[in-house]
Amino acid sequence: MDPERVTHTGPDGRHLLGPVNAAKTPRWAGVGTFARLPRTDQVEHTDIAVLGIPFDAGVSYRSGASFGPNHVRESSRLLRPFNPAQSASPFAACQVADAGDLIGNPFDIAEAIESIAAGAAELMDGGTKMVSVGGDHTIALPLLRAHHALHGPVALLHFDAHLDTWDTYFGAEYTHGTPFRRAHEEGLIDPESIMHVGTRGPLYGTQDLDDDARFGFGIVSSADVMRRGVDAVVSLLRDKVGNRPLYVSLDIDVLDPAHAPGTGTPEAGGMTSREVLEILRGLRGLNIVGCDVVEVSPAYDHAELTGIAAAHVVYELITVMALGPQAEPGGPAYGISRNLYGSAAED
Ligand SMILES: N=C(N)NCCCC(=O)O
Ligand SMILES: [Zn+2]
Ligand SMILES: [Zn+2]
Repeated sequence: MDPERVTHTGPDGRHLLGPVNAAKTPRWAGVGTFARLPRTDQVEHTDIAVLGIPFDAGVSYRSGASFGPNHVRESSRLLRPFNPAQSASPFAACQVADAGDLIGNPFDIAEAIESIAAGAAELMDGGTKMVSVGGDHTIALPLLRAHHALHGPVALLHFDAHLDTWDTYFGAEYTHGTPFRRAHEEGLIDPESIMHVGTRGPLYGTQDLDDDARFGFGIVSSADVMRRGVDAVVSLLRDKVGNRPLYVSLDIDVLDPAHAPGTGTPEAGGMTSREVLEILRGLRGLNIVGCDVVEVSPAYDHAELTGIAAAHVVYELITVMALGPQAEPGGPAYGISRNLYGSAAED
């Protein structure tokens, strides 16, 4: 049976189908979609799709990120439709829907990459933007290929404990530790506007950093975020990206394992979920053309900590995309002075 949904007339007069009404159907009921939104096949046109990509054959340590998309869906049942940090109702601004899962052959990484790129291209063909939920970080490469085909070389903000610009593992080129080196080699990303955020942890050697810098990446480490603060980091990232088409790739291990234990290659000393969410809010008004949130591995999660963090990350990304590049920067996300719920002092 189809439960009662929140509905809206969108800014352009279109009828928009929202989430299941939580005041009428309890949150735990019904088959899960992201934020209890409709499926793409229940709406006429989807502006922003949440797409699961349950593929984890590219991992170098713990596996299980194939179970990520449905875990994030389950952990998103409590999300509410109004985002006070941005004073925005993303599901009333445009049609957001769950596109289900895109499958990659778990026994053939090269074939999986091809089919993920093709599936993403097909979904975007009708003008839909995507927030993909992985899956391991291997999937960023085919997603970048699909976005490059539409936009040319994109700016990239890569939130991750890891550089993921390594070359090969066991001779394999396509793994979760190598997508951004391949993306650089293929000319998918704009070397003038690519940044890692939240980087930390041991490397194999100094060559890792030399290679990474040669590809054009800047680094804001997790310690930089702690020392310089969220607002300084946001303004640095905004300067770097400008008005270029921007792809955001967020590995949930950018969060400290205390905030996101359910992941495959955890590293101590990470960012808090508050820091990450605030930085994402600070991207308001940038031209985000696509995003992924990857590496949620539920077998290592506890009490849905990681799933909930990922669900909120997806929600903030959807909000910034729904507000679009015409949104005024410096909205409520900008710090304490114009704070949540519009209550704080001017000074
Ligand atoms: N993309 C993620 N999550 N991890 C990459 C780790 C690569 C390594 O094993 O050194
Ligand atoms: Zn990582
Ligand atoms: Zn990664």
